[in-house]
Parts: sequence; C-alpha cells; structure tokens
Amino acid sequence: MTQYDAAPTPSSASPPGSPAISVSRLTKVYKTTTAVDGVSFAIRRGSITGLLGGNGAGKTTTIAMIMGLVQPTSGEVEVLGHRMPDEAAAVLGRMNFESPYVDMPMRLTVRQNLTIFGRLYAVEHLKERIAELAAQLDLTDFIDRANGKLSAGQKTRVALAKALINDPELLLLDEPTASLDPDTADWVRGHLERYCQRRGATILLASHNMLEVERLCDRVIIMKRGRIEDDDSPAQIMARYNRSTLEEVFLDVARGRDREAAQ
Ligand SMILES: Nc1ncnc2c1ncn2[C@@H]1O[C@H](COP(=O)(O)OP(=O)(O)OP(=O)(O)O)[C@@H](O)[C@H]1O
Repeated sequence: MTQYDAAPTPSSASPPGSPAISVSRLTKVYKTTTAVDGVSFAIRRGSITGLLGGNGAGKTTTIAMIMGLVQPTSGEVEVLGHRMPDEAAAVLGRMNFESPYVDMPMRLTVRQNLTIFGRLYAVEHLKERIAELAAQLDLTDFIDRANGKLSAGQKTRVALAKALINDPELLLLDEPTASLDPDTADWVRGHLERYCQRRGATILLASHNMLEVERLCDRVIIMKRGRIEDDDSPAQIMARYNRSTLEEVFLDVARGRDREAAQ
C-alpha cells in the first residue's frame, strides 16, 4: 500500500470531534484597511468549503491567518484542535497550502523542489512519493526541468504536487485551477475530490470559479468587505437568492455592493 492510499491516521493530538478549522471574531486591520472584520465559522472535518467574494473581500487574508502566516489583530483561530499561531508546530505538518500565485524557486528542477518540500515535511520514502505524485499529476515529462521553464499550467500542477507531498489532513487552496485549461482544470478538481474521499481530508478553497465551487463544495462562505455575507450549502444559497447558478448569486452580491456604494 502506498502512502497516498493509506487510511487516514487518527489525529490523536486533536480533541475528538473538534472542527478542522474554527475561527472566532477574526479581524485583521492593515493601517487604514480592515481586511477581515469579525469573521466566525467552523469547518467540519472531511468537508470541502468554498470561500467566495470579490477582489479584496478578505479571502486570502483569512486563509493566511488560518495558516498562522498573518497575525490577527484580534479574534481566535483553531486548526485541527490547536490554537494558531501559538500551537502551529503541532499542526503545520498535517496541513498544506497551494496558490498558483506563490512561486517555487525557479532555478531548481521540479524534482529538486519537491524533494526540498518533502524533506521540510519529513516525508518518508520521499523518492517513491515524488514518483507517485508525478504519475498522478502527469509531471513525468518535465520533472527534471527547472521550475522557471514551465508553462503556467505545468507550474500549477507542480504546486498541487507540493501541496499533497505530506498527505495533508487539511488543504488550503487559493484559486487552485487558475491558469489551467478547462480540461486540465476539470481533471484537477476530480483529483482533489478523490483525494478528499480517500484521505478523509478537509479542503478550504478560495475561488473565483463558480462552476468549480458548485462542483466541489458542500458549503459556501461568501465574504464581502471583510465580513461574511452568506454561509450555507450551494443549493440553499441559490434558493435564497432565487438563482439557478452561483455565478448569478455572485453577481447579485457584487451589484448589491454597487447599490450600497451609490447610496
Ligand atoms: N499586506 C497588506 N497590507 C495592506 N493591505 C493589505 C495587505 N494584504 C491585503 N490587504 C488589503 O486587505 C484587503 C483584503 O485583501 P485580500 O487579499 O485578503 O482579499 P481577497 O478576497 O483575497 O482578494 P482577491 O480575490 O483579489 O485575491 C484588500 O483591501 C487588500 O488591499
């Protein structure tokens, strides 16, 4: 059995039944900008949740605080039952992150990059794990090419391999299929879905792709100006707005903002 196929290991270090992520009255103020404004939610383990909102709504800042990379101005974050950032050491090895906008070292090859990240996470049988991910994510043709010489879509697949290298229980994704062609994007979504089912993993996903969110997510949190505008299943949200697609809901929320701004 491969590491990828392994059954989820019980999280003995986490209180039983604790959510994968819990944020309470989370706030981040940058000088004059309130990026996140008193946000509270809890994410059930094994679920896929979409974080939606227009540009500047506060999605990336929220994810950065959940990862312990940005210190909240106030409020609390718990990840896998541990307070962030104080107890980050207990959970960082069990989570991972992907954003196509965060580059890996350009001069190193894909294999060298994955080896470095694998070592950081103390992944066992690392060579085999990299070979396995290369086969699953179709990286073999360019695994020994420098990261800087890859296409945007190839880089995104490498970033996904990096995010899965430690077989994470919790995956935070910031627009995971940006710059992928529709066929590859669809394939990546399928891969994430299968990964979650097999691993019992939890995903929190910031996305501007409403079809992606409809397909993957059992819950959607819509942010606007740093606050939660709505939080429910895609079906319930579409019913509430009397819309048949999340795209239409998204536009309603954005236009509501325009109407308010005009008042
Ligand atoms: N380091 C920073 N310093 C100052 N302001 C910041 C910083 N990071 C984010 N902001 C501001 O905080 C607000 C929220 O930004 P954030 O990146 O969290 O939004 P987002 O929802 O991820 O947007 P997008 O969809 O455009 O990626 C924006 O007004 C942004 O300009």
